[in-house]
Amino acid sequence: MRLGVIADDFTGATDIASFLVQNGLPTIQYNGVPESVDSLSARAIVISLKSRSCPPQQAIDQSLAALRWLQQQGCDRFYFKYCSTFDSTAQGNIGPVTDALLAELGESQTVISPSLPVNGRTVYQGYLFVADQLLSESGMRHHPVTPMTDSNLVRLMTRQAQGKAAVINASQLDKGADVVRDQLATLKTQGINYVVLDALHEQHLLTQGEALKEMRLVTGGSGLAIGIARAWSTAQQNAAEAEWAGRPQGQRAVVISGSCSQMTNRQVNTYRQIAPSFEVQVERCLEDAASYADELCDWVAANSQQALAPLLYATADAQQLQAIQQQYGAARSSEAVELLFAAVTRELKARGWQRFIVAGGETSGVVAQTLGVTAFHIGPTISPGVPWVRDIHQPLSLALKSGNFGDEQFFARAQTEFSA
Ligand SMILES: Nc1ncnc2c1ncn2[C@@H]1O[C@H](COP(=O)(O)OP(=O)(O)OP(=O)(O)O)[C@@H](O)[C@H]1O
Ligand SMILES: O=C(O)[C@@H](O)C(=O)CO
Repeated sequence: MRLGVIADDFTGATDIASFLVQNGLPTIQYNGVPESVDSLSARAIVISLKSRSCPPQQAIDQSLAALRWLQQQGCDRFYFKYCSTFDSTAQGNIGPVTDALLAELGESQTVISPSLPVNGRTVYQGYLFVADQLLSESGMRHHPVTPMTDSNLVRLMTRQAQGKAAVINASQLDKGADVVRDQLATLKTQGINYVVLDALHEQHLLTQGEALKEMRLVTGGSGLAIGIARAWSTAQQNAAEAEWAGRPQGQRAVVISGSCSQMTNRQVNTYRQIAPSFEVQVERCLEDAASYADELCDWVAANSQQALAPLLYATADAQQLQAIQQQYGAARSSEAVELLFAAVTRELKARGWQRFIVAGGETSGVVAQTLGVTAFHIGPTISPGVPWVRDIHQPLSLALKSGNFGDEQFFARAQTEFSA
């Protein structure tokens, strides 16, 4: 069996790839649907898309293209990876993409499993929690693009998809994989298309993996990948070997932060105390992006002689972000920031920068796309779900962090604990 993963953003893709490798499945990741093939020995192939917040039809088209390519590579089981905080709107894209993938595979049922307990995401009675808060009471309610104001996964899913949803709860999961399999079969006869799975801890994910070994399409965050990989792999020793190819290399490093999540705000504040930092002004991104990007690169060059790499950040807290969005518009300001970071990345690469530490899923997508990174090895894990990765074709290493991932020291640890 070969697993094909379709991930709706870049950091989400490295997140799941990291868990697959750590749990024994050699994995290769591609940025977008590739034209060439070099994945022959991998047991899992991850394709990262940028389909989380684009128009639903675009997300469907991209996801189906990825599915068909993965089928051509011999994949026979599929995993639609979205955010552990279910980032989406009433229009999608989780629902429409899930429906399209099910239809293409000729299947009528899948699971919804965003839980990732190691990072504080759990599902109980079908409600998604972030640490000790309901999703809708967590910082995710202020997300710049996909604010999450409901926590009930049955409601969230049925609002954006065509079919029916139900829950298999934690007490059923406690009874083991056979009971879960039976429940799935019963729910199928009742016409239930999306089965929300509770998971409070890793054992629940292992039970899910065992129960879902044969399911053609599963959907979820990266936690379920722990269960699937363990259920599939026969030996753990592959993990250390697989990580070696992705260890960091390269001479010059920069930290780029475009995430406004609570955790990234904390990480930026911590790092600013110990390393050179520069706050990106949205107004300048809108006014004169090209000359502003040159200025920022000059600043990075002038501040690269220290032990820790310089930080460029657009990261703002909820209040600042609201003010910026009111002044310039949400879409306009976030696009301006992304274009600025693309210009900075292009210029730094030209000037010889080879190590990029990036915060934010969209921001990571922009940086990786600008660098022309299309395929890479998954390296050692910096924090759960965040590995160093190394381009297969160019001497470039990246650490791509989802908004809410990592601890407060993440930016420094990525450098000090993994010397190039
Ligand atoms: N100061 C700012 N003003 C307006 N928009 C901003 C600002 N800083 C960042 N942004 C935009 O907010 C968006 C943040 O999305 P991104 O995916 O990078 O981070 P995230 O949502 O926290 O991460 P993840 O998707 O991994 O959870 C980007 O489009 C970015 O350009
Ligand atoms: O699942 C998560 O939380 C992350 O992999 C992610 O997708 C954030 O962009």
